[in-house]
Amino acid sequence: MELYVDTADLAQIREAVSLGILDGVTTNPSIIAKQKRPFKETIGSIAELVQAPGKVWCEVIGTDADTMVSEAKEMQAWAPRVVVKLPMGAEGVKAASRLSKEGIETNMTLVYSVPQAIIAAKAGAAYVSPYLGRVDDVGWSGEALIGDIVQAYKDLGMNTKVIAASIRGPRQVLDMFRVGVDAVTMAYPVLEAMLNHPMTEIGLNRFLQDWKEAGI
Ligand SMILES: O=P(O)(O)OC[C@H]1O[C@](O)(CO)[C@@H](O)[C@@H]1O
Repeated sequence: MELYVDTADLAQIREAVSLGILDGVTTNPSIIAKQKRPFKETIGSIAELVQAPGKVWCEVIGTDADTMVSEAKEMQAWAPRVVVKLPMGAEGVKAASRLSKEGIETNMTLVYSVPQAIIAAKAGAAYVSPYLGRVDDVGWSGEALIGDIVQAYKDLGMNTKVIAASIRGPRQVLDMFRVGVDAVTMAYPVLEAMLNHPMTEIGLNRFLQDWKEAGI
């Protein structure tokens, strides 16, 4: 089970990495844009914080396959263990096919259907990212979609890993493991919410209080 934090905020990444449970950091153009720093520099700073064998996910901006392939190769040189994210669609699929033949690991993102997930796997994508929260936002079931993708890969013997993206809360993380995803990525507050429970806090406070009162 792989667990990623979905942010380019260095303070959050530092904190998440210090837990020692992280498999890497995922980003997308919206997340990078929030940092208001050059793309390459931001990825370099993230990569410095992510310990081996952790991955750094970096999405192309180009809209045609040739540009995507050259961006992907450039990004690979920015830092070690960069996984290139490509948008679903004909151009992204062409780029994934070419890159996977050259042994470059890719993640097909913006996946919203089982047929798209099958095409991505056929193109040799190492991962697909279906968007749980955004599917739920428009009144469909993200959980059903992702469960169907996992099942289709099993039925067809496809090795592409499913990383559930756009996760909004800890409960959804559990739903995702129940349907059998390989990986989840979540914003830092969701990771924090997974760590905490009010009963843990109450219990710890009581232990400390009892210890203090005993005066031993
Ligand atoms: O719906 P949200 O919370 O913006 O999440 C979008 C998701 O898209 C991704 O780009 C998919 O990999 C992740 O970075 C993120 O989990």
